[in-house]
Amino acid sequence: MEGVKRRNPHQPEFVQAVQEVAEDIFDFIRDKADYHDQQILRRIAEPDRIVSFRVCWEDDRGNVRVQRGWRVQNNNAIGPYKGGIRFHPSVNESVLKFLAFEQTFKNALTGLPMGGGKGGANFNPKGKSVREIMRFCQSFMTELYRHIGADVDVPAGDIGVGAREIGFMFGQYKRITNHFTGVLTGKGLEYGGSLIRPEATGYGAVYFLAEMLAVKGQDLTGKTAVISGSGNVATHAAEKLVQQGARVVTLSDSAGFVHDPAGLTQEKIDWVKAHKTHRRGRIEEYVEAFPGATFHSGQTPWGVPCDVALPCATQNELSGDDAKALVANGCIAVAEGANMPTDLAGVHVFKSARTLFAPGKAANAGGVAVSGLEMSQNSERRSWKEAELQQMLKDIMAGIHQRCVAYGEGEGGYIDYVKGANVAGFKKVGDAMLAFGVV
Ligand SMILES: NC(=O)C1=CN([C@@H]2O[C@H](COP(=O)(O)OP(=O)(O)OC[C@H]3O[C@@H](n4cnc5c(N)ncnc54)[C@H](O)[C@@H]3O)[C@@H](O)[C@H]2O)C=CC1
Ligand SMILES: O=C(O)CCC(=O)C(=O)O
Repeated sequence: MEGVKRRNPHQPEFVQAVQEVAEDIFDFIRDKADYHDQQILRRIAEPDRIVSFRVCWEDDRGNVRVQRGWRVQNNNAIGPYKGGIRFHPSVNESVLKFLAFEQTFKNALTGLPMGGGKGGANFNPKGKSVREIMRFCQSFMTELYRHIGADVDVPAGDIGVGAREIGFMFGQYKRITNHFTGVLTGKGLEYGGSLIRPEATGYGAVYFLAEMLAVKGQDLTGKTAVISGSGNVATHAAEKLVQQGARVVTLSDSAGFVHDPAGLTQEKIDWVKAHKTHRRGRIEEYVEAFPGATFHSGQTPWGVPCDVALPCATQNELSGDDAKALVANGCIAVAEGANMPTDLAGVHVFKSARTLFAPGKAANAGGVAVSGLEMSQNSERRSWKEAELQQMLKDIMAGIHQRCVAYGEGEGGYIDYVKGANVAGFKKVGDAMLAFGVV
C-alpha cells in the first residue's frame, strides 16, 4: 500500500478503493505463489491507460468554455472495457481511477465478459440548457470516439449522464464514424437500448438485499428502509422496495434529505422521477407536494431509525459515525447502490457489528449486467422481452450473491460480503491475466 500511495499522490479515492480490496486479497494470495510472482494485484491497480482531453463548448451567451474529460481503461482481461461516464464538478482523475478499478471487480462478478473502465468530465450539468448539454456531449464525443468501440470500450451513464446525454453522444459517434454499433449502453429503445436498463441498478440492489436477508430467514415485508440520493439508482431502489412491501422513509440530494414517515408510494416515486429527470428540481420541493414530510437541510439520512439502509448517491457519503448511528438504531442490513458510498471506517464498523453489508461492486452490479445484456442484444441485432430480462437480472444478482458467499463465509457463519466480492472478482480477472503471461 505504501507503493500505491507513492505512485498515486493526491488521489485519495483511488488509494482508498485499492486499500479496501488489498486488505482481503493479501490474505487470499498468501499461499498462492502465482498471483504473487506475477504481481497480479499491482497490475490490476495500474490502469491499462488513461486518456485525458480538453472539451471546448460554447454556452448560450456565446462564451467559450473549457472542461477536462477522461477515459480510464483499467483492465480488459475478460472483455472490452465497460463502465459509465460521469458529468459532475467533483470529477477528477482520482475519482475516475477508483471507479474504473471498482468496475473491473464488479463486471467480473456479473459472470459476463466485460472488463473495467470509467470516464467523465468536470462539467456541471446543473442549470445548463438542453442545447448547452447537447453541445457539451457532442464535443466530449468528438474526442472520445477514437478510443472506444463495440469490442474495445463501451461506455454508459453514471451521475449526470442519463438517456438524454447517451442519445446526444450516440448521435455524435454515429455522425463522425458512420457506424451504427453497440458502442454505448443505456440507449433509447428506438435505437438499440434494452428494456429494464434504467431500472436495473436499483432493482438489482434490492434483489441482492433480499438474498442477504433470506440467508437469515427474513424478507423485506414491513421493513423500514432509508435511502440516500434521488436519481436513477435511488428512485428505482425505492420502487422495488415498495413493491416488496417495505416502507421507504427518506430520499436526499446534495442539499439535504426528506423524511416521509408515512412512506413513499408509487405516486410519490413517479413525482420524484419526473421532478429530477424532467423538471430538474431539488428534492426539498417534495415537502410542498407531499405535506407530512419534512426537509432536513445540509444533513444525511443516516440518523433516521431503520431496518435496512441503501446509500445510492455518491462516494464517501456514509462515515464511521454514520455507520455507528445506523447500527445503534437497529439497522441489520446495508446494500450500497452507489459506488464506495461507505468510507473505510464505516466498512469496519459494519463488519465488526456483523451487519449484513453488501459493497457496491456486488449490490449495484445489476446496472452494468443489463448493459452487458444490451451488448448481447446489439450483437444479435434483436431485442429481448421484458420478462426474460427481468429473470436474467434476478439470476445474475443471485449468482453474484452465491460467489460472495463462496469466498466470504467466515467464522460463526458470518458472511463478509466485502471479502467475498473482492476475492471472487480478483480470482476471475487474475486467472485470465495469468493465462496471458506478462503483458
Ligand atoms: N446509473 C447506474 O446504472 C449506476 C450508478 N451507480 C452509482 O450510483 C450512484 C448514483 O448514480 P445515479 O443514480 O446513476 O446518478 P444520478 O445522476 O441519476 O443521481 C445522483 C444522485 O445523487 C445525488 N448526489 C450527488 N452528489 C451528492 C452529494 N454530494 N450528496 C448527496 N447527494 C448527492 C444527486 O442529487 C442525485 O440525486 C453513483 O455512485 C453511481 O456511480 C452504480 C452502478 C450503476
Ligand atoms: O452500465 C454500465 O456500463 C455502467 C454502469 C456503471 O457505471 C457502474 O456500474 O458503476
